[in-house]
Amino acid sequence: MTRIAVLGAGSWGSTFAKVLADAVHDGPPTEIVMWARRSEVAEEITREHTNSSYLGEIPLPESITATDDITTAVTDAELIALALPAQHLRGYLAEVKAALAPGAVVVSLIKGLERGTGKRMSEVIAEELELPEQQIAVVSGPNLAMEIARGEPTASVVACRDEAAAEHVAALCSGAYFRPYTNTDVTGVEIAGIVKNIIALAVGICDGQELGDNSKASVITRGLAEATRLATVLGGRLETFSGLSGLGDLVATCASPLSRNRTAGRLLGQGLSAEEVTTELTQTAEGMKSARAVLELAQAHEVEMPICQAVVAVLEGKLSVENIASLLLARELKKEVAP
Ligand SMILES: NC(=O)C1=CN([C@@H]2O[C@H](COP(=O)(O)OP(=O)(O)OC[C@H]3O[C@@H](n4cnc5c(N)ncnc54)[C@H](O)[C@@H]3O)[C@@H](O)[C@H]2O)C=CC1
Ligand SMILES: O=C(CO)COP(=O)(O)O
Repeated sequence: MTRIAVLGAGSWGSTFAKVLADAVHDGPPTEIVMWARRSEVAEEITREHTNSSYLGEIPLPESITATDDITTAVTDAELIALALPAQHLRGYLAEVKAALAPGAVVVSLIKGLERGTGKRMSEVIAEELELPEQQIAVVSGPNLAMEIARGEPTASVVACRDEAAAEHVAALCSGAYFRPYTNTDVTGVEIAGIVKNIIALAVGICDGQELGDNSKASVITRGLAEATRLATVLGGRLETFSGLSGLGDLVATCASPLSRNRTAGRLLGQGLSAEEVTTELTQTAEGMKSARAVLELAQAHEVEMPICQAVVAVLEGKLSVENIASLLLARELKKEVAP
């Protein structure tokens, strides 16, 4: 029996646990143990096979159980998938480290950048767990949790610097409605997932301002250029951005009413403050917290990210949403593609 731990029983952790349980592979059957912060959520998953706070009535496979104890979840697991909010991940990793089996692979499902350090989650994991790069992977792509939980087909990317490890993780999550591709560009895949949340905030602001599809397509396309510029300066690959974790996720998130980041942006665009939006949302909208960290990382590397900069100014109450479009349009004219 292969034992897999999923830490975080929110919408993506619960859905990815279902993906793992429904995966079709030649290896031994899989036992999935989730860690939930709240004991009542753990009990509901184990006894009722649902997680009604996040996934409504959608049934979870019986091979999934849950606990509110991290050590119990992680002990003997050969794969540990992390689906916690980015700003809180580091605080849980000492407990993970103490229970981690030798050789276990740790997979980040998280699309956020740590404030204060500017670190990607794979870097936070490497630092705290002291793992080599072949034991750290990332899953990212056009993966709106609710659609996948309903069994609607999607593709995704498993990124690991070690191709064989990426293939191993991909085999464990591949199934009838989830098709993972592998990539060794961990930096590019992570930056794509982080920045698309901020671009989705900007697209949501357009929605809130009742701007049309030309405006949103312009933001999406120039947003992709911003994400690509940052990633390539950090060592990521250009081609990743025309792939599933780049363009694919950006399109899915910016187009979908299911996206929490786009929803948060719409509320900002309607005039709510960042604090009011946070109170209104019950789930994680990573872009709200990561935007400032992304801007600081970009500035440290002299990368221009005007859309991200404008979103940060809105979030920090320094720019009114009515002025965001005129600010972006008044910038100095440029070549579309950098020489
Ligand atoms: N929901 C989605 O469609 C997708 C989400 N992701 C990413 O997965 C990560 C997790 O997101 P979701 O599961 O959607 O979020 P969520 O808000 O639905 O769930 C977050 C989970 O983390 C738990 N948690 C543990 N410690 C916490 C703390 N200190 N503060 C707040 N919550 C804490 C919550 O109890 C909850 O179970 C994010 O980085 C997100 O960008 C990635 C792909 C798809
Ligand atoms: O990452 C996601 C889809 O790939 C989910 O987006 P939101 O976090 O905006 O809901």
